[in-house]
Amino acid sequence: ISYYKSQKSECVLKPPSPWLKLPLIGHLHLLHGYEVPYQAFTELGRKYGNVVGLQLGQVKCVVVNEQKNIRETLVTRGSHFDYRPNFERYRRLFSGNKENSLAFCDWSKTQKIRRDMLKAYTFPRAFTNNYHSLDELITNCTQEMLQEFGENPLDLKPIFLRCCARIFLLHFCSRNFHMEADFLRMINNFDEVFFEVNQGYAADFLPFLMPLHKKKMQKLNEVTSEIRQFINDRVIGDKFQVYNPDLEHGDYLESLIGHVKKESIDWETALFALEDIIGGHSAVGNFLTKLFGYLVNEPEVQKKIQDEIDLTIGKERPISIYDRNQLVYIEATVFEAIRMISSPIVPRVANQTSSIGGYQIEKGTVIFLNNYNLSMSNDLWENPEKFCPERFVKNGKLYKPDYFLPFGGGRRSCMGYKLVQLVSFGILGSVMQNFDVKPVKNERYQVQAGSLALGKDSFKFMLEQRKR
Ligand code: HEM
Repeated sequence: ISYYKSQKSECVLKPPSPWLKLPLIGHLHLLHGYEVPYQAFTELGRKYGNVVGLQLGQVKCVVVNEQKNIRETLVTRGSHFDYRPNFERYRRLFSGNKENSLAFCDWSKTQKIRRDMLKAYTFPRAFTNNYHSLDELITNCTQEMLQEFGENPLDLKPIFLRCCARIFLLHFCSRNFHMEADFLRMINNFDEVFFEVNQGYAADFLPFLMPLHKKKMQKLNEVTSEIRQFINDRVIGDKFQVYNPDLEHGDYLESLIGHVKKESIDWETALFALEDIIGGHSAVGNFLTKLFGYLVNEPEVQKKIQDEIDLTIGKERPISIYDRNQLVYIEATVFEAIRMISSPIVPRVANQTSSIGGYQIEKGTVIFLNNYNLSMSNDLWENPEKFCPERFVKNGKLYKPDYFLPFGGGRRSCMGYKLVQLVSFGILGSVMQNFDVKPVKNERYQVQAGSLALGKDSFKFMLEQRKR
């Protein structure tokens, strides 16, 4: 394993290790055998230091550990590391061009326009029209969702996905769906894509293995075509034709159409930008299902959430996102589930030769940022394996330590983090206000960390109505 020292110092090379005799796969085998793949990065950091160079198949990579180095990569030198890996899989998912994707594209003028355009909708400020309407539709969709809860064990994942999809389609496109067959199919299709992009494949580093995934890629092709058809027919409809440039943009879809008409982006780019954001509902739905997978084993946490709600809001009126300041423990529970899941930061790529922690990083190197360690290290958290929302509360206020970076940072940071917080708050708060979450007999609630995505068959829960 080689270490790259900064330009000033000489290159320091460690003695070659036996695995260097495996030229084809390089160090890929080092990442196997861990419950969470990123645990391998922690182990490498422990053995070789905080910036470790690896050859993964055909790809030159660097693993970055520790907050100081991760911040340097994301923020201080963020403009040197704002590209994303160019994996065959990403290209195939986005019509042969990964630049169509909001999350997997390299930094560009178009990406800046796309991000700027999104801000008003993904980071709505309190007391603006966008925030008011989001508040209303989170409350309404969530209350309608609660009507579906009955006496029998419930598979919450499809219910959460549907609730989130309704919220996203109403918020971004002003389109209201309920139980229409093509809407339900769209949700499943997005969930399949979400699962896929959250997997790591050896074929990403060894492209000659891609033929092994031929069937899966064909299926994904069908799935993404169906999504496109739904978006064109049922979401956009005649909105492009009837768009009036003299009126203020109502929703994100209108804003995209406005940009296409002004020719600041093309129509294909706009369509992908729309699909990527609507697809964000899968992230929130999967996340909430995992959160409940923790909560079901934590009756004391449930009780604390309910006590906080009973004391401040009561049981008569529904919870609103304007209540967040008073319901700090709900926010802390959302943070705690995000911490425990520890999903990875999307890898970055160096767009120029630069350095991290004093080590030289060559242009084109793929950078893995080990935020798993930031979320789960014994040095940073007391009893990190325990689900304990209290760690995010200080003096009665929500407290977020600097080393908690689940949404990355800098110019490529997550565009959806506010929505994750707002929608999760609304759904978790409303369920807890009205129900206790209990385990189903013989169901095992083992939440897999290291990824937000859950398989199709997830957990069933009992929802017991709270007494009024
Ligand atoms: C719990 C749920 C989520 C988590 C943990 C999460 C986390 C992340 C992380 C770590 C990144 C990479 C940041 C970086 O490179 O610095 C990212 C990027 C991104 N996220 Fe999220 N995310 C979540 C949900 C969402 C949702 C709901 C949306 C959409 C509404 C969204 C939209 C995006 C976009 C567009 C990017 C790419 C930004 C860019 O590359 O410029 N995310 N997310």
